[in-house]
Amino acid sequence: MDLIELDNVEKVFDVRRKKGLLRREKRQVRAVDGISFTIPRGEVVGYIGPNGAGKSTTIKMLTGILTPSGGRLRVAGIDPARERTRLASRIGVVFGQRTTLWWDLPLKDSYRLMHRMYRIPDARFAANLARCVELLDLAELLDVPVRQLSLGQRMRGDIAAALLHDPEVLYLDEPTIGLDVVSKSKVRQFLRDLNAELGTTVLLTTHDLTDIEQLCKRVMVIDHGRLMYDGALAGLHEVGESERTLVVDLERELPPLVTRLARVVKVEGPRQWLAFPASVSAAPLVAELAAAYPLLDLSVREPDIEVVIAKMYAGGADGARGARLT
Ligand SMILES: Nc1ncnc2c1ncn2[C@@H]1O[C@H](COP(=O)(O)OP(=O)(O)OP(=O)(O)O)[C@@H](O)[C@H]1O
Repeated sequence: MDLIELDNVEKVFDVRRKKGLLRREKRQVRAVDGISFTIPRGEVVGYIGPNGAGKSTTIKMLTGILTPSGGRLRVAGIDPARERTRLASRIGVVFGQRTTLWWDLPLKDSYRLMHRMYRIPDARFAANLARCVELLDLAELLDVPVRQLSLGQRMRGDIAAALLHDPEVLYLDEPTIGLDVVSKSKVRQFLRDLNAELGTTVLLTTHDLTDIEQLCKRVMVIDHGRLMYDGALAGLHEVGESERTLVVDLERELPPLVTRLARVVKVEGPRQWLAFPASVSAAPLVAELAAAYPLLDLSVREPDIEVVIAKMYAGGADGARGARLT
């Protein structure tokens, strides 16, 4: 059964803007504009899009913080806006830019409060806390007040807090924002293990595409409140009309190589970079070059996902052509 179901969900905000000294202009912002998707139990899905695309608004509707203006939305069969308290025991939420921990209390006191708030059975709480402390490296931090934690430490503390009550689904809004490389990698490893061992469903919003590449097989792209792509991460390359790069090392410096199968995009001494469509095989190109030029070595580079996504955002709705949409 699908754990998360959205059918034509909309969220419209009424905004008032000052216009002149006394006049205020009323305007409507369609933050989410008719989105439909389903997420089965156990999946890790990336939810990406440019600033203001509607990602946080979607997550807030999925937690029940915001009520949709239209459409149908269910999480574990529950209507989040109507039964927010009942849903709270089934979901975990981490907002990277805010903490759910008590600022002045040591980390462990925040966890004790959650133990009581969520009425978590004692044995369950102890087991979950022990697991998070071990896997997220929290032992040294439990007695430290939250305000004294670094961003990376606090984020790990927040992720543990979201998991103490065994949620079926975890929403992560920018969980690696501002973290250093080591902390990012710890958080990603933890999420991978969580999904593999406990089957927790994860919906992940991020601007860091490495998060997506390392965690998600499926990705959804939203722009201007609309779903532009929903499918395999690999499929994005086709939608983005992206290119692979053949890097060739020649025996000596030569003018840009001539072939109809690719175009030379960079020359540096005896090394040349040739771009060709990601959807075609490199074999004929390699064969042609090997027959015509003195090659020493070669390698093929996959398209850079950052470039693919940037193209897609820039293309607006047109960028969605060919995308698999649910
Ligand atoms: N409470 C609100 N009142 C009015 N407009 C809002 C409100 N919350 C969000 N918006 C608007 O809705 C749109 C979508 O915002 P949202 O925060 O969902 O985007 P986002 O994809 O999460 O962006 P970011 O990547 O910058 O966090 C934006 O135009 C934003 O200004």
